[in-house]
Amino acid sequence: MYIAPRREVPLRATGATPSMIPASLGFGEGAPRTRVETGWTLHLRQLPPSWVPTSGHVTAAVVSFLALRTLPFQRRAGNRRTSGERSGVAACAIHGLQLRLPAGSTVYLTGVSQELEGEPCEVVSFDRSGRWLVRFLHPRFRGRTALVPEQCLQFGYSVRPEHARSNPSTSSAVLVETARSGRGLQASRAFTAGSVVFKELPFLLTANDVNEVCRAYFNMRASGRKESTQGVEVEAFESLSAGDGFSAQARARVQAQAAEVWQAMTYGRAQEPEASELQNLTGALLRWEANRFLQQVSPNAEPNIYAVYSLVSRLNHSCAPTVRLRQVFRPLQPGFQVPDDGTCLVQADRDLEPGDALVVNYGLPELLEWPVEQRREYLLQRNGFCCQCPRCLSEAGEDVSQRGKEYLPMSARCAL
Ligand SMILES: C[S@@+](CC[C@H](N)C(=O)[O-])C[C@H]1O[C@@H](n2cnc3c(N)ncnc32)[C@H](O)[C@@H]1O
Repeated sequence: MYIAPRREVPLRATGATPSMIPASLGFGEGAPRTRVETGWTLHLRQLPPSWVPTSGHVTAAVVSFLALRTLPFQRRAGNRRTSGERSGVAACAIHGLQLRLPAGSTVYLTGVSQELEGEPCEVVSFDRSGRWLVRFLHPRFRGRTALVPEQCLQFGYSVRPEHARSNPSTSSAVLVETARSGRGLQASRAFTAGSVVFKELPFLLTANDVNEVCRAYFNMRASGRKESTQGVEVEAFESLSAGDGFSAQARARVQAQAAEVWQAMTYGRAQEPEASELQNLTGALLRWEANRFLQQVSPNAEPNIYAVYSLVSRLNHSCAPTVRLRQVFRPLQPGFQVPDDGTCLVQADRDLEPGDALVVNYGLPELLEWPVEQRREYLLQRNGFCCQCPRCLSEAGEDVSQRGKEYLPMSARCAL
C-alpha cells in the first residue's frame, strides 16, 4: 500500500459507494470510510482469504480500489505491537533522503488521510523509489505494511537492546564515584588530544516528547518480562542516574508531566493516578532528562532526537571539559552529508593521563566563557542541577579544599 500525502478524493469519483468498502480493510472501527487516497494500490493475489469478494458489493469495492493506480499492498502474518528489534528486523540505521532511522523505530504517520493520521508504525526499510516501508503496529492492520513518503513520518522512539550494557566498563574508561556529581568516568590510560577515547551507539532514542519517552519506557519494561530479551535495556536504563542532583523545581515539573501523561494514557478515566505507577513514570522521565544527549538524525536542524547510552550517559558536566562528543557524518551526494549510524565518538579535548576525569560541556560552547553565576543558572534551568565542577567550586569560592579531589574514585577520596 502506498500512502500518499494528504490529497483526498471522494470515493464517489471512482464509482464505488462508502458501503462497498470492506471493513476488513482495517481503517478502524467507526472510522469514516467515505474517502480514499489517490495512489493506493491493492494486489488482489495479496489480499488475505477473508477479503475474497463474496458479494457483488464487495467485488465492486475491490474492483474500484484496483481501478485506482497504486502500489502493492503487502500483508504480513501476526499482530505485533513491538518494535522491529524484537521481531528480528536488523536493528541497523537506515538512511532515507534526509533522515536516518534505526530499523524497528516507532514512527507516526503525519500529513496523510484523516483515517491514518497519527497511526503508529514500525520502520522496516527504505525503498529505492524514495519512500519508507513501514509496518502498522495496531492489530487491526494485521501486520500489514505501507510505503510512505519521508515527509509523512514522525519519529517516536527506538529501543535497541543490543546496545545496552548493564556493566558499562571499557578498556578506555572506568566508572567511579565522585564527591559531588554522583558517578562519573575516568580515563583508564593515556590519550593524546584529538584521539577517540571510546565510541558507543545509544540503546534508547526518543523524540523530544514525554509521551514517547513513557511509551519507550513501557516498551522496555514489557521486554524485561520476556525471558528471550532478559530486559538488558531496562537494567541499563535503571542503572543510570536517577537525577538525584535535580532541583526541587525540576522534580516538581517532571512530576507534573508524568501526571499529565498518566491522565492521557488512561483517557482521563483514572481520577487519581496510581501512586506507584506515577512514581515509576516520574522516575523514568527524570532518568531520561538526566541522561539524554542530543543526536542529529538529519542535516537540517529538525528533527533531532535524544539518545541515551550505557556509557556516554555516565559523563558528567564540567566547565573545564576534557572530552567532547562528536557524531560522524558521511556524504550522501556531493555537498550533502547525512549523519552516519548514530555512533557517538568521545574525543579527547586535551592530552589525558590515566585517572583524569572524562567530563564534557553539556551546554553551548560559549558557556565556557561565561562567569560562574551565569553558567550555573543556565545549567540549573536547562539541566536541572547546580554545577559542582571544580572550576565552579573554585570560582564561587566554595569548598576549595575539595579542589582536585572531585573526580577521584570514592575509595581513593576517602583515603585522602
Ligand atoms: C548524564 S548523568 C552523568 C552521570 C551521573 N553523575 C551518574 O551518577 O550516573 C547527569 C547527572 O549527573 C549529575 N551531574 C553531572 N555533572 C554534574 C556537575 N558538574 N555538577 C553536579 N552534578 C552533575 C547531575 O545529577 C546530572 O543530572
